[in-house]
Amino acid sequence: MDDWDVPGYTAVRELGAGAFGRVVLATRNADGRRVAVKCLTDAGHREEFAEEARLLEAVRSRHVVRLVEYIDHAGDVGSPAIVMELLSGRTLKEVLAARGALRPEAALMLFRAILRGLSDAHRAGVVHRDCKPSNVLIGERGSVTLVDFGVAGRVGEEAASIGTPAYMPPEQWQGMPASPAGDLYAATAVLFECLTGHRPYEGRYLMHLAAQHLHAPVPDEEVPEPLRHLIRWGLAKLPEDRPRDAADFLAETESAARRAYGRFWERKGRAAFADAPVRGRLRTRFFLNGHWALAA
Ligand SMILES: Nc1ncnc2c1ncn2[C@@H]1O[C@H](COP(=O)(O)OP(=O)(O)OP(=O)(O)O)[C@@H](O)[C@H]1O
Repeated sequence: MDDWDVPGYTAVRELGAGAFGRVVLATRNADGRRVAVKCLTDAGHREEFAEEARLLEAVRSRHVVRLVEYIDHAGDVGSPAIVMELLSGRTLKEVLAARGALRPEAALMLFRAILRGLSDAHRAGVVHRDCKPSNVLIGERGSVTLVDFGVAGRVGEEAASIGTPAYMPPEQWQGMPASPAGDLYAATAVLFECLTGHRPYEGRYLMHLAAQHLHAPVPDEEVPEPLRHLIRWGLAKLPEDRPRDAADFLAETESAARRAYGRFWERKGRAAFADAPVRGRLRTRFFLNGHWALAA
């Protein structure tokens, strides 16, 4: 990689690129540890980038990517870099593109993990503000991890009206302060997409999409009947009509899953989505053409 200049790390290959940076798989020269390094490519966003690292550091969760270190001045160019634990697997966006809608138990497993990650972030006073399938990484062993705190903020902080339009809650469109309820809305939009294979609102133009998020009825009839109340609750237009917090939502999600799919819903979800000890026997898994499969 020609323009690589992060001291102490050697670039291997690019993992992804975003609006203001790119993420590179690298090895730490001291011990060969493989990490993901997010480099800032737009020097104008230096302060936001440093804040992203601070917010990431504040959150401790098995469902949120861990910060390894923040490098303030990388090499001659002096651009900063966020060094993170390396996650393997695929983004939920890639999984949905390859498989379409997931079976409900698998969608609920994912949703539960996302809510756990958000709950841990909220407890640390951090709101993600960009929960979407491309920011959810699914590991080879079925781990679920939230990445990209690029537009995250502190609870109650004044926040610009930025994020990803297809998942943005009404109050984020209106530039209201960052709140945990906004993350619950975005996470519910992700659950909706996992259950149906498409987003809750599909407006072609930004203004049309904004109007749908602000005023259109929640399309709950498109999901299985026993889960409709979760969609209505999470996608409520007013933050105060949504679950009180992620923990509340988690509790109702688990009981809805049990009522609808039985005591062993998790087992069915895991078997559909990743490897799982099925009927007491451990099976090996493999990932082929975007599908998880179990080897006998
Ligand atoms: N810790 C990680 N381990 C492995 N891959 C990662 C990691 N973090 C990010 N990625 C990959 O890099 C991509 C971009 O990461 P991220 O969303 O943080 O960057 P970004 O520049 O903010 O992108 P965007 O503007 O699209 O949101 C992710 O979708 C994912 O595929």
